[in-house]
Amino acid sequence: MLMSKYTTTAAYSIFVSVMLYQSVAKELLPDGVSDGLKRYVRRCFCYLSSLVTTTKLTMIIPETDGLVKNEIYEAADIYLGGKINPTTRRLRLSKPKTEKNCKIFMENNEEVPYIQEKAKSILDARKTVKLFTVNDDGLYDSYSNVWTSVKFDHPSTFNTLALHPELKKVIMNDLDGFINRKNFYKETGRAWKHGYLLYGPPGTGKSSLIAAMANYLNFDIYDLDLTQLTRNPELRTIMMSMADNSILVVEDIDCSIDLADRTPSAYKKHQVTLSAMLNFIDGIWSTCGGGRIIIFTTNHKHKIDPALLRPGRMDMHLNLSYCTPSGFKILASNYLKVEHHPLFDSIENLISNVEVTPAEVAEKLTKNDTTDVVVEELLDFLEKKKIQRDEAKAVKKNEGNETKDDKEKEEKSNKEDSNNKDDE
Ligand SMILES: Nc1ncnc2c1ncn2[C@@H]1O[C@H](COP(=O)(O)OP(=O)(O)OP(=O)(O)O)[C@@H](O)[C@H]1O
Repeated sequence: MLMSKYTTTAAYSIFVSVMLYQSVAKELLPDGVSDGLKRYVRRCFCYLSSLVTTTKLTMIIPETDGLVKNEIYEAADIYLGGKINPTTRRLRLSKPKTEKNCKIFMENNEEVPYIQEKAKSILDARKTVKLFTVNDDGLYDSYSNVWTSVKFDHPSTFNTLALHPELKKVIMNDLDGFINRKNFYKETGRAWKHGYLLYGPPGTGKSSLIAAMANYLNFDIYDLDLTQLTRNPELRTIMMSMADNSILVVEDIDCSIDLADRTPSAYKKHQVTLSAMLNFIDGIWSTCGGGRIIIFTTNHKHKIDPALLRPGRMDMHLNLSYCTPSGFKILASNYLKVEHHPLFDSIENLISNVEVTPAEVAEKLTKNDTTDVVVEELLDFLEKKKIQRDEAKAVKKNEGNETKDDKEKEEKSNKEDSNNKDDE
């Protein structure tokens, strides 16, 4: 049995060549057969045997099975990557009658499920979260080339997120529940997928939360910019070529797709439709084995197509909002490494009264290395914000009063007009 591994530019398959050995039973011929005939039959067996022993069977483990990824290929690639060297020569292929599937044994009786488990533990041990983006050229190439990745080094975790502790707990429990219910999804015939809609003003931590989720689950992120795509089939290719245990992120969904227009138009440059996206999520992903999470983000929830907000579509809607006093404490602890400061009370009081994003606070906290300087500058910044807010309120009130005055004047003049008419 011979094994070799061939690499091509786009993809490679692992070829396992198996030499089939066949022994010829010498004493199969019944008594009573003439010695001449016995000799002839034995000669035939010997001839056939010599043919068979030189026959090679090539077993190909393709990279994809039709349109979906072949798990055995991936597992074998990972596992054998560390095992196969020029001295590796033997694999054994067998399928006992009682078994449904055939088994591949390494020389020391290691079989496919073992390879898959081993591959998973090798991957887990060396896993670094990766960030994938669409490779424009790869869209028209093979499935393995659609995404291109870099190491994802975002430091955000649930500890560093300026979010209410209760909300963090809810999100983490939800993620755990999703991961632990693999069998439930299988038994109920549902796609093992989960959806989140994150909404809130810019700088409130939507991307940071996605990074925290990826780091928490050790899932890769697939960042999809829908404006890159022109046709629904591209979207299908993209979604099919994602790996299991991953997060698909579509940011600013209200800007990247013509959500109201669900039918592609021949005149439009971008013809990716929301209905196609939703169908692919429900359809294609139900044929995939692994846990898939999809996250949509928007700064304007009210602009989102109701189809996306329908119950059962996105499992959780999470509102990321302005900084709170407890959020500030987390940021101060992360950036300044301090829990207390004489100015913290004033800062927290102001934070409760003005709209300031965690991004703005974080930016102020990283401006200087000296805690006192940073804290004073933040306080100053918040006081200015409060003054601006009060001024804006006053202007609004005046505008409201003016409108009210104008209305009253108009009503008065209308009344006078009608009185005059009556007099006439
Ligand atoms: N809730 C938060 N907790 C911790 N850091 C935050 C939070 N929100 C914002 N930040 C800080 O502000 C930066 C920008 O925030 P982020 O990109 O997560 O906001 P966003 O809501 O995704 O913004 P946009 O809508 O503009 O994409 C982050 O890198 C982080 O440093």
